Amino acid sequence: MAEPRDVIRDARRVVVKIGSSSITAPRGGVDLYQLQALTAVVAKRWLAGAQVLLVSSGAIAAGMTPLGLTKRPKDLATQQAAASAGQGGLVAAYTTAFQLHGLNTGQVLLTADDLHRRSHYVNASRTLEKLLELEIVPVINENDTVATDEIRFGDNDRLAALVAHLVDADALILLTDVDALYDGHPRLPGSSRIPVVTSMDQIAGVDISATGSAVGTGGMVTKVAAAQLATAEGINVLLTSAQQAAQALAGDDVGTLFTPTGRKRRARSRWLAHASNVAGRLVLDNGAVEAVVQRQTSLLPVGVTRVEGVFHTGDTVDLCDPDGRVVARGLVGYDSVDLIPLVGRRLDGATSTARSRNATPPARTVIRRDDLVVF
Ligand SMILES: Nc1ncnc2c1ncn2[C@@H]1O[C@H](COP(=O)(O)OP(=O)(O)O)[C@@H](O)[C@H]1O
Ligand SMILES: N[C@@H](CCC(=O)OP(=O)(O)O)C(=O)O
Repeated sequence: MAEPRDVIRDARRVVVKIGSSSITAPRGGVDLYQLQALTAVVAKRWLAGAQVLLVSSGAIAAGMTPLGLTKRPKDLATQQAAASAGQGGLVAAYTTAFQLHGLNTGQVLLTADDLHRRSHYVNASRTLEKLLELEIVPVINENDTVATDEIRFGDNDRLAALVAHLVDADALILLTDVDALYDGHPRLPGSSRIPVVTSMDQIAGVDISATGSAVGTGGMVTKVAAAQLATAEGINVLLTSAQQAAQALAGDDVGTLFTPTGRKRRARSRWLAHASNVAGRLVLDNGAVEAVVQRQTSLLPVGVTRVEGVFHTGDTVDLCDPDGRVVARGLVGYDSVDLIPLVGRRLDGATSTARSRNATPPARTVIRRDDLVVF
């Protein structure tokens, strides 16, 4: 069996995420020295034949300088203005830095909607594949200037995990201002590095609540959540500091490695399980849970006991067992208003309790087996 870190060293397609705190100064502005150091590491891997996508934060922090701010703005409108003023300079710095290594850069700004909507997701995937084929380094960020509070990712850790799904990456590297996940707050004496995480249960008791730098968002909580998302789809995740990026990519024993907890699914199932927006819930009886989860059959109206939320044909809905636990997710074949009268009804039009003949038209499949993912 390969040594755990060999999977990082040998990965052919890698998503590297860099946090604001690692490439910008605490009082704002791009830290060109750090940015160039990171670029050199990424370029080296490209020139060795791998494909590396960069998810870079830092637009808001970079934009603090032209806006005359010394603290990260708290309100959305100023954050958007700062991102608008900072993103151009950030990508210009990457473009210049990658050119020193003979590589071109392509800016990709994504909104949450680009990953929630299937057609947008497929489009984003096509764009990234083309950039990689043309050997252009994608530099990805959230499109902060148009994202509202309700729909934004907010932190780029989740965005990076979803990009890793989108491009079916072999590895995700999360670079931050701390060299690893620690079993207590890293500044507390006695806290020590956790080298490998093989299941999220292993770190259930670890305190990750402390927030980090003045310009970053989310702290360790969003990084662990991103690691959970990526490892569930068979992707290895390495969390370490930007200073240790070279060692991390070389497979040295640095940082915290999160090993896969699940197997890679088909691209469409990955999207359905993690990136699609859930519009409602269907509560199933025990027989339907068994059919969907164990036998992975299509869901019929007869097994549905309750419809929750307002949704339309083609929307994503969660399927719950009688205790309310989510057991699967799927693309629903009905509008909620049309499904409600069919709850508990057999395909021939009879109810599950009494095979009465009535005027309701025969019910069709609620979710086709190909449109289902089981958790
Ligand atoms: N258990 C822990 N182990 C390591 N770091 C932790 C832990 N709990 C909280 N943190 C904090 O998480 C911070 C990194 O998050 P953040 O500032 O959002 O970085 P970034 O800008 O790179 O996304 C670290 O500076 C660290 O203080
Ligand atoms: N899209 C934002 C990133 C938000 C953010 O601060 O993320 P991070 O530094 O990764 O915690 C930006 O470019 O400023």
